[in-house]
Amino acid sequence: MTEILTAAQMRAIEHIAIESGEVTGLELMERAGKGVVDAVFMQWPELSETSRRAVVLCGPGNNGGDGFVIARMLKAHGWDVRVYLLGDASKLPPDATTNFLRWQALGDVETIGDAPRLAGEADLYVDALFGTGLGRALDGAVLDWVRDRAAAKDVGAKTVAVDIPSGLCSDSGRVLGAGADVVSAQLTVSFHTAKIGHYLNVGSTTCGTLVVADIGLTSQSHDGFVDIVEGARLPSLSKSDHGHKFSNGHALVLSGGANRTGAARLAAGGALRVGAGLVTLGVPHEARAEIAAQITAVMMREIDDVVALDQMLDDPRVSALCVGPGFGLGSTQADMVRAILARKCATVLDADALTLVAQMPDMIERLHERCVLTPHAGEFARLFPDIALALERAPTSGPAYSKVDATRDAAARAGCVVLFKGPDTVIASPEGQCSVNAAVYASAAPWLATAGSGDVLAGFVTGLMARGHAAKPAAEAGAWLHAECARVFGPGMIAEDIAEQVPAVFRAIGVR
Ligand SMILES: NC(=O)C1=CN([C@@H]2O[C@H](COP(=O)(O)OP(=O)(O)OC[C@H]3O[C@@H](n4cnc5c(N)ncnc54)[C@H](OP(=O)(O)O)[C@@H]3O)[C@@H](O)[C@H]2O)[C@@H](O)CC1
Ligand SMILES: [K+]
Repeated sequence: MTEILTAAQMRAIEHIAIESGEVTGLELMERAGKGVVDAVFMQWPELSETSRRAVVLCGPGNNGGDGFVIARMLKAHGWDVRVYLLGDASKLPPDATTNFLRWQALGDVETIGDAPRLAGEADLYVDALFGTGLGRALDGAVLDWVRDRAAAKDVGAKTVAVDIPSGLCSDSGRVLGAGADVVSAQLTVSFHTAKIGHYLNVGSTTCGTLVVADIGLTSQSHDGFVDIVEGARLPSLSKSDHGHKFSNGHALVLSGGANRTGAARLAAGGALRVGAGLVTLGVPHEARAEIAAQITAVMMREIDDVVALDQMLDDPRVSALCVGPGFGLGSTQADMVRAILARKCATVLDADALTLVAQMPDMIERLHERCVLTPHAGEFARLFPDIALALERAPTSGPAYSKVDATRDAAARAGCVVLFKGPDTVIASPEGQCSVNAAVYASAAPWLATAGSGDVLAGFVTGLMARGHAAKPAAEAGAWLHAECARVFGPGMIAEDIAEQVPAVFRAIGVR
């Protein structure tokens, strides 16, 4: 998996490289500027063909320093470049000062209030105002510029953001301040590795295309780093050539009563598709006929109460459970959730099971490390109201509290894996290990926003746990497969289609 970093982690990596004598800050800044110019010409080849007009906005820190490098390099390409500085040049940090002076030998530096902002005034706007050092909401002349640019609604002029669009918090992907004022870029060029904020919240809708430029820093993996889930790096999902159905696990999915069995059937289908050897739907008596008419490879067993459930769970071959989709919120259902948690087996709790846990204070203490909770934002707020509140409160200073922070805090409190759904799905273990399954940028899967989609995801994770995968890798693989199936199917997809795509997606990543 590829790591994505907070601002502090990025600064630490830079610091270690500079302290070791491997590279100087000035060299890194030069490489960063070159990375941006190269990416601009790659993204818009027409801009490299003739000389053009660029407006470069430089902030008071090293992001501004990158801006001066970019201005110099575009000028060397024969461009007409105008540079605008926010603040006092005498207060720039050392490397930015060096590049400010290098630029001054080539051209003027004007104040930000005078910066052009309309389409006809430049071919390329370079946002080098703030990067990983953004500490508060935009204000003053910068805010005016950002608002004027947004109001212009033009497509003629292109905007490239250096490292991250100004106004966006690089740790959380949230816009600082009560408003939504942030530079809207068509291209964002970050350095060494992407930052967490590129993927969370509005990060991906603000950045345009995201390019990561190599600036020659060596990776230094750390336990606390957040990973991006990638299909090519999932644990092996192939079946053994010598296995039989029981060696691939037996998943039990509990269904609700008559007329609300669809969700559990979707989950059961998902569990079977991802390779569980057997999948059984646990069904109340009243729903037997309805379910029997709808299933083939999925099996069925009548489970009306805790006694019948316990009998089923006495079979040691049942290797994972899914409870919640369409399950119901009555006292029998609550007793069954309690009985399941007492067994300490691999369990996915989704939908109604999450509501039951939220309603009963003793339940959260019964969760254990083999559980996966799969809340969407509403369910998350019911389970962890104080954490959700911290995440909703408009951030006034950076780095802001992020969905990564919230999911880690929730997993630590619950003592189990939490998969917090969304286009920016975050998965965290109680020990703080964390990854993001980002269905954004080229992996966007907007058709996942459809009824029953979450039930299929719960089934995927259950099926993978039934096969013996631990809670966190199962949650990660399930989330990735879910989004990838939807991406491959594309527009028009409904929940029933998701699991149907599993064979194609498996083939594409070499599963056999
Ligand atoms: N790390 C690396 O390896 C590399 C990093 N590189 C580059 O450095 C960038 C990070 O530089 P950075 O740390 O100087 O922070 P940056 O984003 O320029 O801003 C800090 C300044 O802004 C100010 N300020 C903050 N918010 C404000 C607001 N709302 N309104 C007004 N002012 C505000 C803040 O003031 P203060 O809060 O301290 O008063 C401070 O003066 C990084 O994004 C990348 O582009 C590359 O060169 C290559 C290698
Ligand atoms: K920027």
